[in-house]
Amino acid sequence: MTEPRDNAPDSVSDDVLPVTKVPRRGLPGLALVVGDPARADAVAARLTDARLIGENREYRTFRGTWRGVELVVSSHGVGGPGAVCLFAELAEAGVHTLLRYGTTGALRRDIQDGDLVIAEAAVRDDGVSQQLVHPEFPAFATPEATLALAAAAREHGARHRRGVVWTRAAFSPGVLTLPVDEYVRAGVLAIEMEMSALYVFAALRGLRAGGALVVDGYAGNDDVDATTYAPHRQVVVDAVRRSADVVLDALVALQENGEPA
Ligand SMILES: O=P(O)(O)O[C@H]1O[C@H](CO)[C@@H](O)[C@H]1O
Ligand SMILES: O=c1cc[nH]c(=O)[nH]1
Repeated sequence: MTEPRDNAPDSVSDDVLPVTKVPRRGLPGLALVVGDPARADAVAARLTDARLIGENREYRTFRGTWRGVELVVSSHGVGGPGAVCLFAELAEAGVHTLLRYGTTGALRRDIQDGDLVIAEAAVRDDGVSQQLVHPEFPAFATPEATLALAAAAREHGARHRRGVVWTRAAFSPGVLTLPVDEYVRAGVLAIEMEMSALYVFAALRGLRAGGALVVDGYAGNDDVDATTYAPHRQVVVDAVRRSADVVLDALVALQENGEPA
């Protein structure tokens, strides 16, 4: 006979959630989420009284204050499935509004390196949301979040576009032909890896969500340019540093809307 496993929580692990090690409850309602843990550090450094409140795997989470408003900054790593683990634990701990601040490859030549793409909606090729709800269900940003991001971008003089992005689970190409031309013809602006997972997750949980992405190169070629990916060029690094304030300001503006209806 198999012995029963002792999964009884001890007093320390019971206080934190298991994947991200964020406190189990009591987080502020607003969160800025990024892929790269180093970007979470850099955004947190802009806050007043930032403190690390959770660290595990690719997840680094801070709590601090921006323009007098308490918020959370977290990293979710690369890819939708892992990102949803963060979104779920943040929501469990009290977060109701999430803005993703990421990077993206432009699918159009008229979108320049360092520009911001504000994701109004996303193509659901994320590899995880199909396991949450039927694929016909749309992945859409909360309109107030999109408007707050666009207003903050205007205030900061940040060049930006609003539109649909393609969220895709595979970063590198395999043997399949990708529908790049079709999506470009359909008006999709850029490609990245987590937006649609956030939007579907948020819709299913009644959360608010939005996203602004810094363009790190052109990715409109057949293999969505995994081979020429170069996100560490100065033009991208400078834009990522500059535009963090856009997203922080948008998040704080959303606080005035209260909790999601
Ligand atoms: O810069 P981040 O936020 O990680 O976003 C993009 O960069 C990573 C690599 O492509 C993916 O996570 C993608 O979505
Ligand atoms: O998925 C991604 C993210 C950033 N830049 C790209 O080219 N692709």
